Amino acid sequence: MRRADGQVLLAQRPEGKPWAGWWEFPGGKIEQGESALAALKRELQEELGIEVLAAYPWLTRSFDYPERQVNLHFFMVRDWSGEPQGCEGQILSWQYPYGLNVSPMLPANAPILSALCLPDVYAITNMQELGEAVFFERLQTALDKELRMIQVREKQLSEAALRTFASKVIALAKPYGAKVLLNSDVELAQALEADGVQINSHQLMQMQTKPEGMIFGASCHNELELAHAKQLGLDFVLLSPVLATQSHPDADTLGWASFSNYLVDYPLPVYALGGMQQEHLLTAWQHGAHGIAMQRAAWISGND
Ligand SMILES: Nc1nc2c([nH]c(=O)n2[C@@H]2O[C@H](COP(=O)(O)OP(=O)(O)OP(=O)(O)O)[C@@H](O)[C@H]2O)c(=O)[nH]1
Repeated sequence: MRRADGQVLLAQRPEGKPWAGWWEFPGGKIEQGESALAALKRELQEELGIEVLAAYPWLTRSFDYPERQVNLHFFMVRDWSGEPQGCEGQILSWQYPYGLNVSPMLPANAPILSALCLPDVYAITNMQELGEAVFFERLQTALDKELRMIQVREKQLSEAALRTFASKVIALAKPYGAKVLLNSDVELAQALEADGVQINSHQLMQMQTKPEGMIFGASCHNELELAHAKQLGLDFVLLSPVLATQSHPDADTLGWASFSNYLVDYPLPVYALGGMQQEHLLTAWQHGAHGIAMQRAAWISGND
């Protein structure tokens, strides 16, 4: 369950259950013949006394505990009625995913917490179209309005100009705690102490292991690429183009139905990319996305 302020609800497993004392996301086992969503609704009613009003499929991960393998279907519950209570004697706590002050968390949940630290909206720079002065104005406005992840992608720039531009984006973003990822260039990202790198699908397919110490997101367009990103355990992927987009006018679009088919049982957070506007966020969630990524639409001001 996630509140609008970003806090998520955690529960401490009560005495008598395996892993008693460990913290988890409320939920429980799927019964025979039940869908994962129906099980979630039943469990949250039984454990917390709430009625789920809006839950979106999010990530599916399997994990090997010493005693058994579990297949965990995580949903993002964004609306409910009632105030959650520990109906089974469990202690509850609302927590910011990036600053937990309860522990220990169930071992399977570490990647889930990392995924929860990724914001809903991922903006890709568009200095090429806007010009530098307007772009930095818009970036400042967007940061003030809670933009928290930015990809620097300006393929027209020389190496030196890109370095200057990226440094400026990082300097502006840092005080807000906004993450900055550089498109394709691992070395430059390391040199500038960026938060991470957005690798293209070609780099993805060449990569054997995920480098440590930075966020790695990959751009994917098909099942093979998604499978490789999963195998590498990357932090997230962009799946595109979902809708028609000006930047790749000839590319075949996926459409929402096949976008969501690709994400069935997928373990990594996925941003929908291609023709996205702010108002597509809900549709993206409904189709299994973590969030949306936008280039042009991320920088629209009231005057456009
Ligand atoms: N609810 C929940 N279970 C999790 C999480 N992470 C995780 O590894 N699990 C594992 O998923 C399984 C969930 O089963 P459960 O014991 O909570 O199921 P339940 O509420 O139906 O309890 P029961 O044992 O009384 O039938 C456990 O093996 C648990 O360790 C999590 O965040 N939330």
